[in-house]
Amino acid sequence: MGHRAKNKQSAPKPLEGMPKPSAKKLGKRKAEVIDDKPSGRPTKRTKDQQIKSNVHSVNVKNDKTKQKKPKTDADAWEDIKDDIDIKAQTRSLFHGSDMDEEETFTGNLNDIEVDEDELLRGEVEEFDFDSDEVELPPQQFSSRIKKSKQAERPLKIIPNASDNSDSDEDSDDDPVTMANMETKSRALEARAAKEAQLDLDEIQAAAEMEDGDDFDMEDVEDDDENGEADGETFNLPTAEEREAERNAGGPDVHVVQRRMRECTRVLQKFKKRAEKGRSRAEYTSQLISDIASYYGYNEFLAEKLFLLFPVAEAIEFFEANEVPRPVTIRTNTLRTRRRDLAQVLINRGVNLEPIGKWTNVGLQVFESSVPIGATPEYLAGHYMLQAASSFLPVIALSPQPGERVLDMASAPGGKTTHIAALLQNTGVVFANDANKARTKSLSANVHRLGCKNVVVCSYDGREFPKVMGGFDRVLLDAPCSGTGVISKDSSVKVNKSERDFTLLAHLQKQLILCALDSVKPESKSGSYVVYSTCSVTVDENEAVVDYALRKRPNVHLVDTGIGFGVEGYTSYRGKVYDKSVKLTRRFYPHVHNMDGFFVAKFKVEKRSKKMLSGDKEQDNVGEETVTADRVDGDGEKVTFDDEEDKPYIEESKRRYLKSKGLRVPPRTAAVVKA
Ligand SMILES: C[S@@+](CC[C@H](N)C(=O)[O-])C[C@H]1O[C@@H](n2cnc3c(N)ncnc32)[C@H](O)[C@@H]1O
Repeated sequence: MGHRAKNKQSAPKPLEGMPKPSAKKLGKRKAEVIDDKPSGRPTKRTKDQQIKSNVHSVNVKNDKTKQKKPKTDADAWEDIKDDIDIKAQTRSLFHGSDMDEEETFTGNLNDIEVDEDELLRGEVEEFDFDSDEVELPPQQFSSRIKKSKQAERPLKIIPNASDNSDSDEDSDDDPVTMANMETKSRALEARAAKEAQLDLDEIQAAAEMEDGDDFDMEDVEDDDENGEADGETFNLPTAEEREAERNAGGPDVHVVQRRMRECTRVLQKFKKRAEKGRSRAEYTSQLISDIASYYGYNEFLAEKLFLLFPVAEAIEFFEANEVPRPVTIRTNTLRTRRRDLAQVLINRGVNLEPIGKWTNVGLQVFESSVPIGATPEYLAGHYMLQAASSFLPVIALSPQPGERVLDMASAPGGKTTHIAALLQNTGVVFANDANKARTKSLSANVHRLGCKNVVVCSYDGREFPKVMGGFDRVLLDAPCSGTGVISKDSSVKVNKSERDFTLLAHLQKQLILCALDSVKPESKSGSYVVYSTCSVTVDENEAVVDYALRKRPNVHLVDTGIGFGVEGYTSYRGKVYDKSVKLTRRFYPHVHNMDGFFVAKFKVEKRSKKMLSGDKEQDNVGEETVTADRVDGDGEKVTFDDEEDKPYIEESKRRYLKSKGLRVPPRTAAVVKA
């Protein structure tokens, strides 16, 4: 069995209220673009169209004719709480960029020393950040979008046989006249749309076929196969042919498309469809290389992302990264109610609807005749422009009024302000970010949204809990590679190397231990830590979570409470993670029509003797907890070794004393050694 089959996840469950956007739908979107006909609701919008109606767009005319009222679905509004405190007064406004964007890691990765000892001692290193790195308003953001081959390709990813055949009906040979020009052009558009649809149907069908299959499909019955899906023979290029192709400046886009289709087809039923004498690795290598060139990735990242999914699903993932995600806003319940906000925005010419049943504050904006980032309501802090995926970690954190919360990496404050709203301006949120420049937009957002319970600070997260500890809940929305937000920032496609992932994972591991140590295990209402990233790689997600579970025997994973999402990997490419890691959740652009995201929720317990012997108290009724049978990366059960833990306990006591301003004893030899 191939290693990819081993790691294949079960089919993602359809999301209630947010149906899985199939490849078919993505195809439809394409078709609509070609068609350019006004439809009831624009489900597909190009990046340019979307950006036009997005934040800070000053050139959008107030064209009331554009206004499209959404059909009012009474049910969709039922989940709005009527008893929310409304504070509609407009406060003094802060100017500047306040877009909530997932910030991928911007520090100097060379500053992270990969030193396991250092990690455990938790000594904080100086960390350089590019002080100019502030979140960009969308116009600037769009200018960063790198054009891939996708931009110049025909409007379909994998063409079918009809692409190369001369169809009678298109009568391409007829001369183009003024009289037939429009008809001809419409016919061409319709054909392209139809073909795009057919191709994507094909991928979808392939994906469905693959569900339930082991990927090497040794025992799959094959009825109609002779290795030539479209009547034309496909020969996988040899190493020499590939070399010659490279020397000639790379393959033609149509050649790449055809090869992608053929390699996908072969890899799905390798034994039946592969050319004699050619290995699976050869097909995979060709496909990855073609994906990289077609979508504009470096080969390293193309492979890393490709390996996350079964073949056909991988193509869907790459394709979804070429499509912008929906524009969404989060109602600021400190200032207004969703229903009221929606009404005001509809009156201004914004076409919107509730995002789905899973959130009672989110609205999806389909079209707007006003700049959605510059309306009076926006400036008055009635809403935050925020990707739907960014709601998820805060839903998981579920802060309760009166609590003390740490948002460890918080700028520009999308999640901080959400937390403040859920706390109903009670308790306190310490909003920290190591990048001082970014705390400016964080403060601006905090003020604009009327959050009165937020303290902004700027420390390296690894200084916690030395700076301050004893929190009821901690959110670590970690700096990451941004492989989940490629549709927003395509520079990720080419600027990440293997070393970046190693260093980022190391930083994330350091931060997560500090986050866990900053929580008060005896909190009456909390003792939770949420770890999230806008990345889909396993190194930055499950591997970090598993590491934390191994290093902190007093913590365990609990259900995120989000209600949808794909289970985290419990094994991946030969590595075995704690089986409780399945409680973490992955979110994907091609499955959930959201940015790629990862969320894990930990419960922190007191370190008692009883727990150390594996018999933990079940004081968290109502939550699914998995505590026993922890397995480490080598497949061995992890036992808790008092001797081994001693230095960590001692170090944490030192931190505690220091945080209380008490005299700290010198480190013992055991601690220094650890
Ligand atoms: C994904 S962004 C956070 C987005 C934010 N939570 C929001 O919702 O608006 C990650 C943040 O981590 C910050 N960061 C990077 N390294 C850090 C460190 N060592 N300690 C604290 N923050 C750090 C970056 O400056 C960046 O703002």
